[in-house]
Amino acid sequence: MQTSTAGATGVAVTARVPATTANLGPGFDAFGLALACELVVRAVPGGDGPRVTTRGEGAGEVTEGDDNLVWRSLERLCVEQGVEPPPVRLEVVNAIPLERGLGSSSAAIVAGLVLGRALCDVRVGDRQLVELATEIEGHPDNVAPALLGGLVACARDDDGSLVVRRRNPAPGLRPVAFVPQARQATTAARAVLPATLPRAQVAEQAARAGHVLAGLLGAWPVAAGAAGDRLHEPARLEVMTATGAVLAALRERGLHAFLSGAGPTAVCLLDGTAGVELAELEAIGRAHDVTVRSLRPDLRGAFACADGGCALSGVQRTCAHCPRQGL
Ligand SMILES: Nc1ncnc2c1ncn2[C@@H]1O[C@H](COP(=O)(O)OP(=O)(O)O)[C@@H](O)[C@H]1O
Ligand SMILES: N[C@@H](CCOP(=O)(O)O)C(=O)O
Repeated sequence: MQTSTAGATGVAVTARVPATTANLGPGFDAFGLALACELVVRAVPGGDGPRVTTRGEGAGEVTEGDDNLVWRSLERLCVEQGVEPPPVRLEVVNAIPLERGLGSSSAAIVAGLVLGRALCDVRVGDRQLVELATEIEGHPDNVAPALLGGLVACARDDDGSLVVRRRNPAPGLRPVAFVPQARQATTAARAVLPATLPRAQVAEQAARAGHVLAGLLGAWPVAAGAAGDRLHEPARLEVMTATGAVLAALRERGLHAFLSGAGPTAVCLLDGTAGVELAELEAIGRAHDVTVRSLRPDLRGAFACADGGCALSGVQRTCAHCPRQGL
């Protein structure tokens, strides 16, 4: 087995990965948007102490050993590439709240993968990383925007391979998240989903998905009344009643609002046409006892830069440590 270069050269590498909001209404397991709220992981060569230390969200909660999700994902890339895992410790600073539907697990997975790619100096393109991250996470719609930034739509080709398309969302699109204290693990929120749907609902869902995706790309304004989901929200909101009330209030105001990922966070996307002020949204948040976070889309995606790498690395994506492949 080839030995990784990172520990040998003693270079620290820092990965930055955005949060995500997945589904975006009727795009279950298909659409996702990266959000400017980061998980930062610094891989430091050698040293004693725990494999992973975490500050911020998840501190004192996520594991510090080799079973930590960031480390497991890094190791998984090494196994796939036939290289030894690098002798590093991981220092995590996390701003993404766990189990709220804002992609904390996808960010952890993507951080491990981009760190592995940089530390082991292996040639793995983004397409392969999205496939691998999807295998670990179980669905592509949050790992793909976490890696690529922007607005991402994913589908399966007839041959089973992933088709991933990424664009910047319409200029001025502004996500506002309504984050409850209550948590909901994604695995549990997937367990309540219906196994089948009536044909009329499937047809409606497909029509709405097309409407919403084109709208978010700037082709036309999204009509809030034609942007709701028929596949996952009805079942999930039965167990997340507080989020259901937030969504109802936002939709009553004419906004495109949805369950973010598996919930329980609700997100609305402002496109400048609704004439709504943040103060009004904050009032809705206060009325329902949830924290309102006005966010921006992240357009950069994940990157991993070695200390002393070129000044542009991770910004222009010209650095050998963050190779990009056309998708
Ligand atoms: N920074 C992190 N480090 C290690 N594990 C993490 C981290 N972030 C998330 N996780 C793992 O992922 C789980 C949350 O994933 P999930 O239930 O899919 O919710 P989310 O919607 O936040 O992704 C956490 O309980 C934890 O096990
Ligand atoms: N399509 C998935 C998205 C889960 O995203 P997360 O951020 O909640 O992990 C689903 O709806 O289950």
